Amino acid sequence: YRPGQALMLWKRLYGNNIWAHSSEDLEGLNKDFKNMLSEHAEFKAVSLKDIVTASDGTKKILFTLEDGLVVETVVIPCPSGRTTVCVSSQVGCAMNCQFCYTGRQAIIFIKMGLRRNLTAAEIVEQAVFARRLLTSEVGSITNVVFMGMGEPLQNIENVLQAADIMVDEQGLQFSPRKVTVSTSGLVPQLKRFLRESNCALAVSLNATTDEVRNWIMPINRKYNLGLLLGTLREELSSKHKFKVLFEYVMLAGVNDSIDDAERLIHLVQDIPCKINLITFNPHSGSQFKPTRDEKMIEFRNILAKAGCTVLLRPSRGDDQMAACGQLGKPGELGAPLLRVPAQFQAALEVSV
Ligand SMILES: C[S@@+](CC[C@H](N)C(=O)[O-])C[C@H]1O[C@@H](n2cnc3c(N)ncnc32)[C@H](O)[C@@H]1O
Ligand code: SF4
Repeated sequence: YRPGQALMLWKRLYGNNIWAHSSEDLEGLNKDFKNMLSEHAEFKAVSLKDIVTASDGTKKILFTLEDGLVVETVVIPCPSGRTTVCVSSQVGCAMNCQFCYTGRQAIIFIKMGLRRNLTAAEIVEQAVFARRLLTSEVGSITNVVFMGMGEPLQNIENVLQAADIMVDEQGLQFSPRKVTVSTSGLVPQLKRFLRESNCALAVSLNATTDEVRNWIMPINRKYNLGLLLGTLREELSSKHKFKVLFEYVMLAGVNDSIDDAERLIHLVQDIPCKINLITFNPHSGSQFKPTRDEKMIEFRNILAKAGCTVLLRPSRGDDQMAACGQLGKPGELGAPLLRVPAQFQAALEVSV
């Protein structure tokens, strides 16, 4: 097709807020181009199933995919004027992180094989749909984070393509610094991401020792802290523009001690980074408890005093299961809990 036609199509669909369900909706385009589109283009990658709004204004949007599976997207407005859309990259997640609702559902998907990766179109459509549907209500979408259901880097091909479309001048036109892909730490894919994408990277760290990380994020048994952080140290030094964002979900009695704060300072030394301390969002069947606010502030202060850029990120949308780690279909919990190391059994009140 000719580039002029593609641009015209883009302007019609996105510039004018047109929701095209088939090539018949595209009046004014030449016949050959319409025919080509009918053959090659996906017109409706996702369909709206439901929207629920939490008391803080966070919206969880449920989409049905063509094969009947459901994914969730979250739109988070902030009083500062920033509105973030959190997109899913997979149906379910195979990583089985112990504190994550999506991960707890994972065993069902592992048994059946991971349900599936989302296509680039299904990922981009979540952001387009959110923008089209919610801009009038929540202000324009300013940021995209790949922090919904799934491990984005396990679906790297489609995620790279989706992120490219989001930042392309003829795509969604987000600045690359406003599009963040978050990973639990798949090291080879992380290297590829840093080399091939100009978008920002977030790494879910969540522990300061291999023992704890092996337990709460089993991916650490394959790519441990030393390997993960060593890779970031090497790859971020010259090639990538933005600081990496470390996410650290605070779990009472598990990863929130003063020793953890001191180890964290040491671990991230020499890595250009920011740290987000995240309030744990509880969900049914979860064995963890959130760290108390005073303790989070104390932890934050230790990091800040050592010169780290650190932010406390309160929970958003949690009364509608729209918060981080709460996405997934209720009633499908099934992943087995991994063995709790002996020294944490009291903190979790686990009966031995
Ligand atoms: C749901 S994950 C999706 C992106 C990717 N799979 C990852 O782990 O980075 C996004 C973030 O949510 C965090 N998270 C998971 N479960 C959580 C929970 N119950 N409460 C708070 N944050 C949680 C993860 O640590 C991660 O930083
Ligand atoms: S935290 Fe991320 S990687 Fe871990 S189970 Fe949840 S979605 Fe998957």
